[in-house]
Formats: sequence, structure tokens, C-alpha cells
Amino acid sequence: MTNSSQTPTLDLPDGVAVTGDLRPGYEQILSRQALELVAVLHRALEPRRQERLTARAEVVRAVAEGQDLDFLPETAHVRQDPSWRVAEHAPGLVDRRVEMTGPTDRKMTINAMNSGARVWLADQEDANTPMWANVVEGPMNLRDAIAGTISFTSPQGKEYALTTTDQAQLPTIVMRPRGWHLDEKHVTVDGQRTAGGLVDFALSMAASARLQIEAGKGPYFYLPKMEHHLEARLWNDAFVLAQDFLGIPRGTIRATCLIETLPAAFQMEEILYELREHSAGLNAGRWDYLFSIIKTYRTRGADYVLPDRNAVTMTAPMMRAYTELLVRTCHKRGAHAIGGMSAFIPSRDEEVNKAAFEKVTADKQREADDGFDGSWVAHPGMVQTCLDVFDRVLGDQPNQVDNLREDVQVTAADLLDVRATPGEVTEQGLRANIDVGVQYLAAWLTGRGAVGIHNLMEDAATAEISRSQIWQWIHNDITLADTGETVSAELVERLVEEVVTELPGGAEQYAEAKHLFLQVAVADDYADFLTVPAYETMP
Ligand SMILES: CC(=O)SCCNC(=O)CCNC(=O)[C@H](O)C(C)(C)COP(=O)(O)OP(=O)(O)OC[C@H]1O[C@@H](n2cnc3c(N)ncnc32)[C@H](O)[C@@H]1OP(=O)(O)O
Ligand SMILES: O=CC(=O)O
Ligand SMILES: [Mg+2]
Repeated sequence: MTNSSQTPTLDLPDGVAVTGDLRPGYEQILSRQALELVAVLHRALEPRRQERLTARAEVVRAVAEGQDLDFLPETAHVRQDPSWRVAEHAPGLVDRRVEMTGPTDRKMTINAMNSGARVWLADQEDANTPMWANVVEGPMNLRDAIAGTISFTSPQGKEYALTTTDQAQLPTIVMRPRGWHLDEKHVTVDGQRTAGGLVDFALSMAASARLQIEAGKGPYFYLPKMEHHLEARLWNDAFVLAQDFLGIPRGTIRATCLIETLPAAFQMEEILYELREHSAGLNAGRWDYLFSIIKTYRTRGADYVLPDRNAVTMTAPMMRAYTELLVRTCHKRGAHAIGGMSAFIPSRDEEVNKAAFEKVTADKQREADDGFDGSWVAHPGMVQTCLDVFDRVLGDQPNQVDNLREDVQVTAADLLDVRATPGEVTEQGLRANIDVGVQYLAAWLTGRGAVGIHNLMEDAATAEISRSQIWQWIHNDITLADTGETVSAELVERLVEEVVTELPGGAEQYAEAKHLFLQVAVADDYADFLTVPAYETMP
């Protein structure tokens, strides 16, 4: 950021308006070029974004009427055609054995860059609140990290700087923009709100793409929460437009798509195909995946009800089917398969800490043995653990894309086998969902999109599970195994009052979060994403 204390002015293209506060330095990120790119993308793609969002609702409606998800007959030719592969692995994305994830505030950016990970997922999504300051300052911090100029002094006077400015020694930055469902209300084009994801993408491209290329890497992205391969086509079209607009060769951008919705699990190959010129693989986003299972099948009765959140593990049959299919699909097409996030984070309590490290090690070991090429960690203290596991499996190889896993055979029924997940629904689980959901929303509303609660990493995806489980339990009259009570709106409202009085800091500070939580967990009208109504409450 610059030191000037003056409010900057923006050079706005025709039809573009910016209503968010402007702080010194924002004019460099909200540059004329960046805003022109936003306008180009918006005008070309907004009608199709709206069409895709409508199509998502139609899938949920069909499932509610008894139709099950399946592999698409109309794209069988894509799956059966052996001739295509994704692009060659891009510089900085060949060896991805350990990827750090986290928010893009200045301190976390420096800590992530110094973490020793191969890749840093710089998160403008699950770990972020799309508060205006975060929207603009995230890309600013990434630009400064890539330029090697980033520094920070904490309020306590601790100084932060990069341990090296040699980008080859630092993690490759892969930025995750918002999903297609979120608007950006502070930037309008021709009087319409823009797509949050396209704003994140355009600001980052304009500020950093050339710097990333000069650093021997490139503009790389993680793409979240897609539900259909035509949503991947939309991103591909955004990439082509942006590369042409900025005069960058086609194929320079690379994207790793999260397979983190149930509908997308049936279209993994099609998603790789749509993005093949720009693809850097797929990631198994387990938390949103669980959320999506609940959301998509939420009205289909007890067979589709998951047990308490903490009882669901990656060894559940449907999760094994999903992750193994992901590895097989990626490697068939020459793409990386990246594992997901174990939510355990280091603790000061020695016993809890030991258990956390054991669980993360077991999780990464299973992924490495399954053929994943690398995996995610949520905390710098976990980087070495993941590295050790993948070092043992990969040895000197940068990845194991040649491990084709042709033994894996997964059917639609395997992906939908929710009933085989061991565990129970209990009052303890219900209380835990309320506790985490309210605490997380309270943090989110103050601009923090990731928090440690009860020694677990919580972010938008894990909070979605908490509130959606409660909605599903209420609307399917689920009986609690430990108390014998049936989950109802009245029971949940009573427990919310009890739980909130016991939260740290006292009940008063949770009033807004509690209101929002009840709206998304109890109200008959199920909100597709909790972040949508939450965003509307923010200035
Ligand atoms: C479902 C999904 O999408 S998973 C991916 C999205 N979610 C995430 O990325 C969550 C990432 N993790 C985090 O944000 C954090 O680890 C949290 C919020 C869970 C916990 O953070 P803290 O409470 O600060 O943890 P803790 O006190 O142990 O941190 C110790 C140090 O590590 C740093 N640190 C912790 N996590 C991270 C991270 N992910 N990235 C960078 N630095 C980190 C902290 O800034 C702190 O640094 P300091 O000593 O210089 O102050
Ligand atoms: O984004 C990752 C997830 O698990 O959700
Ligand atoms: Mg996610």
C-alpha cells in the first residue's frame, strides 16, 4: 500500500461504477485496465452465469421429485474418447506435494509464502469474507508477494517479511476466486451487480499476471463450487477473454477445479475436458462436497441423512468412491489429483496436538497411497507432516500422474451411498453444529472467513455443513440417538438459546450471528448458500 493518506480517485471506464470505500493504494488494484476487464467479462458472460444458476435449481428440483443424479448420457463421447489429455504441466505446478491454504490478509500472506509449501492456495473463497476491504486488499497483497516487496508490522510490533525474494524458492501462488453464486455489489457494470468470482479474477489478472509470468510461473487459479461442466466452460471463456484482453498467450492461465459438489462428481471428466487447454487438475474438496450431498438430497428422507458432522470421515464408502474416482479420472487425462483438507490444526494442549498430528498423517497417507499427487494443509505447522508422507510415496518423482488406478470402478450408486456412512445423529452433534455455526458466522461478519474453533479449522464450507445438517434433520423428522427426541424447529431454537449463553464473550455479541444462523438452519425456505444472505447484511 502507498503511504499517502488521501482518498484516491478512480479512472472509470464507461458504464462501470465502484461504490466501495477507497483507501490509499486501491487505485492501483481498481485500475482502469482491471475495471475494463471486469466490464468485458461481465458483458460477455453475465447472461450465461444467470442461466447456469437457474439450471442448478432445476437439478435440485428433479432430485426432490425422485430422480437420481447419474453420469450424463449426452457427454458419454467425452468420457469414451481416449485421445484427449489436458495441457502439459505448467511451470511451478509440476510438483504439488504439499499445498498451504489460507486467507490473503498481509500477515497470513507472508506466513504462507514462508511456509515451505510447494503451492499456496491464496483464498478469496471459503477462508475469506468478501468484505470490500478483503476483495481489494487480497489481490494487492498477492501482487506485493509476487513482486517480493511485501512486509508487515503487527500491532504488537512483530516484523514480517519474505525469507527470500527468489520466486523459484517460494510457493507457487494459486488464487481461489469466489464461486459463481456470489455477486459483487460494490462494482456494477451498466447498472448491474457483477459476479464476485469475475471481479476477483480480473483484479488479480490485471495486477499480477505479468509479474507471475516474469517470475517463471503464471496466473493460476483454483475454481470452486462448480455444479456442471458448462460452468467450467464459462470459466474457460473468461480465461480466453482475459488472455486476449491482456495480450497473454492462450493457455498461460491454469486452473485446478475443485470437485466439491455432488453433481460435479458425475462430470469430472467433462470439467477437465472443458478446461483442457487451461487445466491443472482437480481437487477433492471434501467439506463442500459433504455440504452439497446434504443440500442436493435434503428432502429425500432418512436414507440421505448423514450422521453427526464429526462422525463422517473420509473412509465412508461414498467418500472413498468419490476420491478414488477423482484420482483415476485425473490420471487418465494427465492431470494432477490434489487431496483435501483435514480440519485438525495444532493445539497448545499436548494430548490434543498429538491426536491432531496423528489424524492429519493418517489422512495424508491414505491420499498418497490412493494416488493423489499432493494435498492441502490449513496451517504452516502441518506442512512438514504432509511433506514427509508424500516424500515417502513419491520419492524423487514430482508427482504420480502415471499411477493410472485402472483398478478403480465407481458407479453412480457408489457415489450416492449415503446410507452406508457409519454413525448416529445425536443431541451432542446438534449442539456442536449450533456452537460452530453461530461462532463462525459471528467471525465471518467481522471479516474473518477462517477461524479455529475447538481445535478445528472452520470456514464457509464447514459452517455450511453445520447449518444444512440441522435443516435436513428438522425437515426429515430425525430422531436423536442419545435423547430420543425428534429434531424440530422448536428444539433447535431452544438449544440455540442454551448454546449461545455459553459461548466465549457472552450471548450479546452473537445477536446478529444467531439471527442469521436461525434464518439459514431453521427457516423452511432453504438458503442455497449461507454467505448469500450474510453478504447482504454487510455494508
Ligand atoms: C474447506 C476448505 O476450503 S479448506 C481451505 C480454506 N480454509 C483455510 O484455508 C483455513 C486456513 N487456516 C487458517 O486460516 C488458520 O490456520 C486458522 C484461522 C484456522 C487458525 O489460525 P490461528 O488462530 O492464527 O492459528 P495459530 O495461532 O496456531 O497460528 C500460528 C501462526 O501461524 C499462522 N498461520 C496459521 N494458519 C495459517 C495459514 N493458513 N496461512 C498462513 N499463516 C497461518 C498464524 O498467522 C500465526 O502466525 P504468527 O505466529 O505470526 O501470528
Ligand atoms: O474447498 C474445499 C472444501 O473442502 O470445501
Ligand atoms: Mg470448498
